[in-house]
Amino acid sequence: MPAIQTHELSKRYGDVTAVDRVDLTVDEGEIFGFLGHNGAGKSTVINMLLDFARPTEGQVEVFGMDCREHSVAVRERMGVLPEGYDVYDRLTGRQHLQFAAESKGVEIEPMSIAERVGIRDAVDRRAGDYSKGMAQRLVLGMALIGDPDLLILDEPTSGLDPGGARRMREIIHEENERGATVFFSSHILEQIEAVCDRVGIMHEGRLQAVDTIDALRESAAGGTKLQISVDDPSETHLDTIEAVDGVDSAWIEDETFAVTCPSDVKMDVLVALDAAGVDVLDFSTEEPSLEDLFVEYTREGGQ
Ligand SMILES: Nc1ncnc2c1ncn2[C@@H]1O[C@H](COP(=O)(O)OP(=O)(O)OP(=O)(O)O)[C@@H](O)[C@H]1O
Repeated sequence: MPAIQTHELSKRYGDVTAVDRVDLTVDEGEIFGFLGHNGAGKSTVINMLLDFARPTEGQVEVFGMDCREHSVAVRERMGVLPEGYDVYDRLTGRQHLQFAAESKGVEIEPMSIAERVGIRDAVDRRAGDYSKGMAQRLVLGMALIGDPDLLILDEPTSGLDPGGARRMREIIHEENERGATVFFSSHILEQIEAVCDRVGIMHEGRLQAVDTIDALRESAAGGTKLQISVDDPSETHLDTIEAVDGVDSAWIEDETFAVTCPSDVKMDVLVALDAAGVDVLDFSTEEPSLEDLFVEYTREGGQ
């Protein structure tokens, strides 16, 4: 059973379509990255998962339960780090953790959670005096209480220093190894690439692409860029390259052939040049970065 499933999920605020007919499936046990520019609709999808916002159309289910009809049962299986969560200024970190444990009906050892998220020394200070990053760590600690089956993290690294962001990634892996499904949104590409099994790219309310990063690389137009050094690159041999099945484009650049094509077509290009009697002196390949993919999938009109 999927951990999260949406069907034709839409949310409109007046004239603004925040989420537009999104079909998304997140499998149990995966770490899923939800990527998109500011305003792409990520938080709105998350708010519908949490039943903070009501879908205008479509359905959203968590572990097979409708998020509206079974909101309490759904919340019991979730740990949530919402975007921009405000801590209670006058309560200490420890009191926050205890409060979260009580509302989940579980016993906890606050110190061990504080230690895990890196606020051990501050656990008895008022959360109102915490820095932004410390507050973020505290809210993460609250989300981990009760070993949730699904962790929803909305921009979890915002406000964290590099050490905090690294610890966040470690915790995501630890939780996933324990069996939790992790769904987290970010516009920080490196964060997503470092931890996710699959990513979904949101753009202007639409889910533009869902796949592993490797598969997105394969399917993005222009996939791999191949650079081939030959003695004398000629237009005739450019035609030879362009005639290879799967080649997107080819041109002459700095006395080399530059070719964009899916990864599995690279060898065919080299073989075709060889068959045409061209001496290949050297070649190199360049894979698109996650950033290139992101630009590709979120440019005007999308894919
Ligand atoms: N309560 C609301 N009322 C009106 N418009 C809203 C509301 N919530 C979101 N929107 C609009 O819906 C669109 C999607 O916003 P959303 O917060 O889901 O984006 P996001 O991808 O989470 O962005 P960010 O990365 O900035 O958090 C935006 O145009 C936003 O202005």
